[in-house]
Amino acid sequence: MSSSDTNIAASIPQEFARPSVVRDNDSNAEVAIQFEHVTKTYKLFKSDRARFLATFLKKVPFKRVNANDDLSFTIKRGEAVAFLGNNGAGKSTALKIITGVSYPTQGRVTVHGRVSALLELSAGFDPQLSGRENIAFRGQLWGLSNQEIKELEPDIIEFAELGDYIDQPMRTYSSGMKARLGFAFASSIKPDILVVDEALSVGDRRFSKKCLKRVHEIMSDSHVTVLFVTHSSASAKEFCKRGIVLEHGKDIYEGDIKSAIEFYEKRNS
Ligand SMILES: Nc1ncnc2c1ncn2[C@@H]1O[C@H](COP(=O)(O)OP(=O)(O)OP(=O)(O)O)[C@@H](O)[C@H]1O
Repeated sequence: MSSSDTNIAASIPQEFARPSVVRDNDSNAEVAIQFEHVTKTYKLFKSDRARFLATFLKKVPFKRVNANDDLSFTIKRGEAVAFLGNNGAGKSTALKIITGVSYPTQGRVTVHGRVSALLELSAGFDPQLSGRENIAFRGQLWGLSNQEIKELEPDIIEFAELGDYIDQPMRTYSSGMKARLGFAFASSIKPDILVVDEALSVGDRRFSKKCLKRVHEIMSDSHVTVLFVTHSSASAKEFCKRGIVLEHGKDIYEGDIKSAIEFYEKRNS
């Protein structure tokens, strides 16, 4: 164990030193998301070659970056919470852990309910399959029945506005078209937890506006738990009741949205 590992381990209770993620589809649980002493550490190597060598050799030097650092918070079912923080504060890292794209290095994460993420929308499609086939494939991965997929398909196709391309292999799609299908799917499946990065831009200006409108519709449903990452105080105030301010991977403030924004703006003035 390096000295920096020892420092992290010494600062958190021993029971959280081993990472664990608990995930289920319980949409009635009072708590939707809980982070307990979560640390996510990335290793920075001098080059890709050094990273590769490190898989065989122990002595290859690297630096550590704690993107989330002993981070703890609880989000209750139906809450709409904004994550505020400057570039590099650790917002996306926390969201990726919640969506299951990334894993904590230490600490415990609990997620109750099905998560849909409006992030990295073009990822995960099979380029050889058509848009329609990819909808079915993604629906199955999400645990939807064939009947549920059948019912959702027309809405997804209509929203994505892909015309005849819906039956063409996705390798023929532009990046905007892939993102449009990704957004249409992620926003149609009625999640328990919706994770939104407002900076997300999908397609052209007109389509982006249409997406934002749909996000706002979902966010106004009081049963959906929403995690919203934004640099805009106005949007945060409009849609969220509570704010969590992150800095250098740590939770430095939690409170009602008005006070969280005031804290964040003062910190940056
Ligand atoms: N895959 C990675 N490898 C190495 N470092 C990473 C990786 N992903 C994130 N980081 C680092 O972790 C820190 C937190 O990044 P993160 O993307 O979570 O910040 P953020 O608050 O979402 O920033 P932004 O507002 O710019 O999107 C940054 O220092 C970033 O450089």
